[in-house]
Amino acid sequence: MSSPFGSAPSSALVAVDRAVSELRRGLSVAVSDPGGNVLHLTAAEYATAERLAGFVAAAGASAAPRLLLTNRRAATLKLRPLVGDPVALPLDAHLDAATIASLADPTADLDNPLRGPFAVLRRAPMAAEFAAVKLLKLARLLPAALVATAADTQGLLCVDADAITAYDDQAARALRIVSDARVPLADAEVARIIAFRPPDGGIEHLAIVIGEPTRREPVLARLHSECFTGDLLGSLRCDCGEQLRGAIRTIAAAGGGVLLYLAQEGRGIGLVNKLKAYRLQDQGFDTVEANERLGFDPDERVFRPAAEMLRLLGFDAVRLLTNNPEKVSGLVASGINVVERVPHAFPANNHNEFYLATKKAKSGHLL
Ligand SMILES: Nc1nc2c(ncn2[C@@H]2O[C@H](COP(=O)(O)OP(=O)(O)OP(=O)(O)O)[C@@H](O)[C@H]2O)c(=O)[nH]1
Ligand SMILES: [Zn+2]
Repeated sequence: MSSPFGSAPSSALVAVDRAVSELRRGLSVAVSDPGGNVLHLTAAEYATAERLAGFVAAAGASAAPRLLLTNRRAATLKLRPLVGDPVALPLDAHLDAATIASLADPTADLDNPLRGPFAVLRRAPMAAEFAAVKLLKLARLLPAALVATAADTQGLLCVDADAITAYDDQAARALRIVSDARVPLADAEVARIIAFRPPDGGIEHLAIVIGEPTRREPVLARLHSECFTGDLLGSLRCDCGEQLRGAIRTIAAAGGGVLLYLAQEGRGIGLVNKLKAYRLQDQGFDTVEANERLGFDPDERVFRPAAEMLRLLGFDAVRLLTNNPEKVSGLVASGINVVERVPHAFPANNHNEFYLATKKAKSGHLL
């Protein structure tokens, strides 16, 4: 790929980011794997009769169109056999567009119980099928994919399955500091905000450096995953707003440190999907079950970007403000020395009591 600035350093990242934009628009892309499989792919949640007919026609005869669902979603639907993740449901007369959209989006499951039986293909998934679902997750869409074997990919953006599976690591490794400004905060007057971006314009993260922490000792650090509802609106469904402001106050009182503000809304599923998870929680499911019913893992975050950001700031050892052992192990696995875990809990309210209890019971939170 050439440009006036020379060849792009990370064309694999660029291809994945472009494919993400296409899928979010309800368009199709092609995914190819090293085994020679080439798939047409589009997001199942956008299925309408017209789009489905267009997708099947574009893929051509002998394309074996199918719906891919994660094992998490398939388990909720009691689909068998689970021969690998994802599972594939051949598009037959049972699977009209409305059924496909409801299989993708469980928020109406209770109002509109799905009537099977749905057939499942008895074969292990292809690498391209696995990558197709991962690409939808990167697009912050529901992880349900309409795919068909592609004879002709003309006019479609093509992306390698390997580039999709390697995306999280590559994007983390590519992060660079692109901006740095002094921003006095109400609770920490000496503060800077430092912005990180991969050179291809992928997902940006921020660091808030409070005071002037030395690099000679482990730094007091907090990894905070973005939460629009808690951080900005003061939602009482979670503890994020209090944890955010509490971390700034604690770090300032300790004389300095760093808060990483990570673009991982909804534990990595995105804001729209988090709102769907909230609907499921209002139907009686807990925060972990809600993610699983949507087809996601309970926590989709990776902490490699945080580790790279700390390194770029010159910190390789931290005292980590968290109750979540996965954050500790995630940083350690990415080469950061976590010398201490500093508890970071706040009193519960009527609305988040069950959420906090679930994190303790199911996600190993040390509260
Ligand atoms: N999917 C989902 N995400 C949620 C829910 N409630 C809060 N979140 C997200 O959870 C993330 C906040 O988690 P954190 O406080 O960083 O981390 P933690 O795993 O609780 O660990 P701590 O460091 O102990 O706070 C934010 O991205 C929120 O948007 C929920 O019910 N469902
Ligand atoms: Zn929150």
